Amino acid sequence: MATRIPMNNESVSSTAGTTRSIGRLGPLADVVIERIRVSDEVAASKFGTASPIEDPVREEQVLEQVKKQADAAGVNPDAAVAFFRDQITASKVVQKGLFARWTAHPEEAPTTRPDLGQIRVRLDRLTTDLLQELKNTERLRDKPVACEVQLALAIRSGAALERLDPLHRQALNVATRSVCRSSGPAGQR
Ligand SMILES: C=C(O[C@@H]1C=C(C(=O)O)C=C[C@H]1O)C(=O)O
Repeated sequence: MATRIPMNNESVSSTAGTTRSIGRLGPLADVVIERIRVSDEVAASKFGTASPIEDPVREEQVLEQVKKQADAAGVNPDAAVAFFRDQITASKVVQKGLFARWTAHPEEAPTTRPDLGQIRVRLDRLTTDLLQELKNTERLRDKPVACEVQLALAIRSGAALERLDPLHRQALNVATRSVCRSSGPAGQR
């Protein structure tokens, strides 16, 4: 049976930016990139304050929310948690990189400090969007070869469209490393 391939402009994510990464994992890559972009604002909210980059209590809250929502949405909760651990690691990669950059080049440091509470509300919305994309791509992500091909297409096009620098590309690689092994039964790869 022919599978209908959704057009990229059918992305369910209403909060995703204007990036249109190519292929069947394009909409997922778009939201991943948006979350990585938000990490810049997280870094700006913390730089020069007592707030550390790493906040284990908040991380647990994020992962608890993921478990609950994944269950409710019929997404494998373990796979969803593994994917979100990578999102969190990716965010810290960006934050650490920007802290280092801004410390070495204070003239590049942000001059305004966004509110972390408001940013976290946006991150919570992106959690919902990302879980929806995990759900939408479940069958593809069970097919290792097709998934890897689509993932390479999506992240390369997304990184190019967004003109991501090496730091943000590194974060994108981290954030997508479990995409193609997250939903299949053990031993499928
Ligand atoms: C994004 C933040 O920074 C870190 C990354 C987190 C995330 O990606 O969700 C959560 C907590 C922090 O360890 C934050 O503090 O909200």
